[in-house]
Amino acid sequence: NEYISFRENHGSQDKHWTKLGSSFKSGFEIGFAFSSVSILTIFVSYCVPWTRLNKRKRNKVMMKSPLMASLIARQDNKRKEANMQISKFEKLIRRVSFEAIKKATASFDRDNVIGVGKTGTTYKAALPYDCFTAVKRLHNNSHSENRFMSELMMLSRFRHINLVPLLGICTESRERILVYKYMPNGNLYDWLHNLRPVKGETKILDWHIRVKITLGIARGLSWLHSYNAFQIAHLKISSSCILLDKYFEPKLSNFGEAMLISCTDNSSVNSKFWETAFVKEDVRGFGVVLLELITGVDFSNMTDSSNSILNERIDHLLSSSNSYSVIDKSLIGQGFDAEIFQMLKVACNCVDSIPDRRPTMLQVYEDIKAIRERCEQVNDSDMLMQPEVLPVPSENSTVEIEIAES
Ligand SMILES: Nc1ncnc2c1ncn2[C@@H]1O[C@H](COP(=O)(O)OP(=O)(O)OP(=O)(O)O)[C@@H](O)[C@H]1O
Repeated sequence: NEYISFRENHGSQDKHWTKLGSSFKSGFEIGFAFSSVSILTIFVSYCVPWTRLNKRKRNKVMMKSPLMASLIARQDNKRKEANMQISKFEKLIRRVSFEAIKKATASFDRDNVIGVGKTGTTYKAALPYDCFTAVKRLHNNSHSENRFMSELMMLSRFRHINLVPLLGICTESRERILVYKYMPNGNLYDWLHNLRPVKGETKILDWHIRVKITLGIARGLSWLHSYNAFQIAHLKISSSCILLDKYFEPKLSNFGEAMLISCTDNSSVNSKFWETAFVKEDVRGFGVVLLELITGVDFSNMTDSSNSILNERIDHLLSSSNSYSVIDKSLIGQGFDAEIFQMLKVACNCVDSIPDRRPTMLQVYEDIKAIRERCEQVNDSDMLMQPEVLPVPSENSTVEIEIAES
């Protein structure tokens, strides 16, 4: 009995100790968690600002280090050199104040963005001296600086109906801004690939407009290639760098990679090399745009460094047994099929894989004009024979899809 009562006493004591142990354990856990959170809070509120401050101090020391100082000095020198270069064009181009541009774009408001490129962002702006302008604010890096200088060199000196007019520049502080005339019909790429809905519906460019655009690009390029004292190669011809004014007159833009040679200076570049490597590259670019205008195919994602994917796609397209299957469906059966096939032939010559076999832009321009005149004559005589046929609008006529400049 004594043994039993001893066991019972001990059993209740054991239970008591176990209970005490577990409540101590949970109390310890809560206490530990609470103190950890407090320590962490203290660390964040006190130590992080200190580390930031130290980092700032370190940066200040770095700024004062000779290496950093020489880098800054070199950058400043480069900027001074660039500013000296820019001042050479002072007489040719108007300077616009940063304040005026800021006001015209509502402080570079997102709603005014009309294009975002690798070198900067383009905004629509209403500057006082021109109805509307497009201002390209470039990023602050060497690539953008090169683009700025190239656009300035080309577009301040050379003016032509088929080049986008550069109206002004802004170089205040570290800003590099180009001010162009605003082109209300945007770029050709968006028109050809239905990215320009007008009042909710997409509009298609008819054949007359496409011919007008083709002629304008050919005129602009042949002018650049055979300008008297200089020759310019654009080197980036594509449908996205062709802007359209309110009458769909095409304007070449994006001269960031253009090259210029002086024809009076014989030693500058070997003329044969210049012709093959640069000028004929523009002819090829024009050929691709013409193919895009005729077929409606988007070739922009097919360009690799060697152009091999694009070449393959073009070869495949042109080897099609059914020629009609190649043509943009919206153009077939409108009475221009013969003209479209003649234009297709011109495009094929321009994209010849051997640069020397490609025609010059002047030849292309003459060919397109001749095709146009021949077809207009045929259409005119058709009209005399069949008075019920609607007259063909002339090349300069404005069309219904013209959009107000606002
Ligand atoms: N003068 C202009 N008028 C109307 N729209 C313009 C004008 N300039 C540019 N844009 C619009 O902005 C777009 C972008 O133009 P941008 O010159 O920045 O070409 P990008 O090739 O995108 O430039 P990046 O060389 O920086 O990549 C154009 O495709 C066009 O839609």
